[in-house]
Amino acid sequence: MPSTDSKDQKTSILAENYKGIISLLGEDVSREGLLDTPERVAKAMQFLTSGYTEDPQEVLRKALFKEDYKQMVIVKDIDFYSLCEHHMLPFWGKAHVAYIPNGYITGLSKIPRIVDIFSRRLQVQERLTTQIKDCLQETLNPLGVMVVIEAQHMCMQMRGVQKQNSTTTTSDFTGAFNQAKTREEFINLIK
Ligand SMILES: Nc1nc2c(ncn2[C@@H]2O[C@H](COP(=O)(O)OP(=O)(O)OP(=O)(O)O)[C@@H](O)[C@H]2O)c(=O)[nH]1
Ligand SMILES: [Zn+2]
Repeated sequence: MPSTDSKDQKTSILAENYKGIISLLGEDVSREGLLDTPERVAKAMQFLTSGYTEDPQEVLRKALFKEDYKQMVIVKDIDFYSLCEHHMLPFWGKAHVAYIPNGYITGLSKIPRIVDIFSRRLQVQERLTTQIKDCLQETLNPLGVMVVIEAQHMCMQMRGVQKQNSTTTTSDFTGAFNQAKTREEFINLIK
């Protein structure tokens, strides 16, 4: 099938490139332990960037339910793994997402699903935060959305500044969350 062919082709081109990279890094790519490594890395990296081929709005739209609930809905402690666009090293942590419905709710599992889609791209934490917020706002048209992300960046731990214990927190919001009291309610509930 053409789609399989092109996926296999992409994997083999990526693997060929990784072979060159591993060799340039000083390794013997013909030693036994490394024989399949270029292909494994090719597949792993395609998984870690699989968010480019998925449409997060479509995921939300598939599970929109008319409902009159007007209070805050919070899905907290959503684990995510992403890659920083500067070093292509992992950053990971937890996303907390809240929205206040305006006639429609979405399937709860769809919120972690859109976090995964935006995470599996080359990212900066700030943009990841804003993209999740925008996606919910544009698709659900709720009274407000707020997203808080707490993360650790491998590029600040394994290399560079080498700070093992620092975490970065980002947040973004719309609508009702412009009110400090609404933000406080959310922050208190995710503590
Ligand atoms: N704002 C932001 N910066 C990030 C994120 N991930 C990595 N960075 C930063 O991207 C910056 C890139 O800075 P450069 O000076 O070009 O790169 P560098 O020489 O490798 O910098 P150091 O990491 O300080 O060694 C670094 O300060 C990283 O900490 C992120 O999600 N958001
Ligand atoms: Zn980085």
